Amino acid sequence: MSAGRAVIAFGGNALVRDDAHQSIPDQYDTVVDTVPAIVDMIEGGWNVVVTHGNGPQVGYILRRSELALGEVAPVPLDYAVGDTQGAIGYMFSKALHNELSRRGMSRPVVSLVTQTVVDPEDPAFERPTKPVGGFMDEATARRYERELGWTIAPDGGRGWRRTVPSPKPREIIELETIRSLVDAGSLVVACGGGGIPVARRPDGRLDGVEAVIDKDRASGLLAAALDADLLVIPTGVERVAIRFGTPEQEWLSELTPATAARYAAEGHFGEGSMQPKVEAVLDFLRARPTAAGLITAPACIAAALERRSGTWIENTPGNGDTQEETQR
Ligand SMILES: Nc1ncnc2c1ncn2[C@@H]1O[C@H](COP(=O)(O)OP(=O)(O)O)[C@@H](O)[C@H]1O
Ligand SMILES: NC(=O)OP(=O)(O)O
Repeated sequence: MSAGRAVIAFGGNALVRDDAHQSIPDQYDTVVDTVPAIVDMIEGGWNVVVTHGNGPQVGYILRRSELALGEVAPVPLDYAVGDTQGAIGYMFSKALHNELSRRGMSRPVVSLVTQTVVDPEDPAFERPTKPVGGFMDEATARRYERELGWTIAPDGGRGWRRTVPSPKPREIIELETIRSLVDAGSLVVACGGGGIPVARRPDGRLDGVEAVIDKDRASGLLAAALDADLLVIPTGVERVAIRFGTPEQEWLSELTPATAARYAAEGHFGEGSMQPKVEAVLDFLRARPTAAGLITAPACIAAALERRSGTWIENTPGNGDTQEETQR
């Protein structure tokens, strides 16, 4: 597709290669490996806005805070989200600055602390579904549930994780600031971890809310509000599959929103992993029917933009080619 405005939403899990690479320098190395794909898009004429997840990182902060209890005061969850925006935003700011300089390009890069409005009555507060922190075996997860009062759940066949409430994002407080920075030519990193959850009081004041917003949903909201042409969701797989993880697994190259919605309703996409990505793209396309959504691995973005990789979801698959296509 021809270049336009794109929101690229990197997953928090994508920054943690595996349990042996949880450290901050290891996460930074992953960001360094990731940013060439962003700068390639900028060189290709795209006007890019970057967002990122924080699921593993916000869970690590909560755990550090728990372990230090009695010695230092605990970190409330909304502040932990703010901490991840700072640390991951710093990783992207530094890595993007260095990659732009390496290519002889110059552009202001800004990572913006972003607040996202949620409804304090959102039913999500009754049922914590957002996986945070690292992966555990079931016995360890059950022990933390018993001893520390954690809520826990299996996460996509990859083990068990702690869960926290994840209300729907309603409004991005810093939207107009993001828009003006982007219009002025800055490369903006925003809505980290979906944004720091806040509730609006009747008098308009904001209160922090202890939750973690799904960054895919927040990125879809941002992409629609910025009139983006493309929402890219880089993650751990090159393509979305139906019957994922079974011998009948089928990788998808292109599908319409109607087909994607049908597969979602049939339960093909992992709850808390692939399902929110597909739903975020569908929400975005409802607001921007002529736009497109792309789900792929960070290393495959360039090939995907040439239609050689990734899963595209759009109303006119293949930019006019109405064939739906799957690959085994
Ligand atoms: N139907 C599916 N097709 C492809 N991957 C799926 C599917 N269902 C679940 N997944 C899993 O979801 C993962 C992406 O979710 P997750 O790791 O939570 O995202 P993030 O990169 O945003 O942290 C993939 O790497 C894959 O393991
Ligand atoms: N906040 C959020 O959705 O983070 P992940 O992408 O890391 O799950």
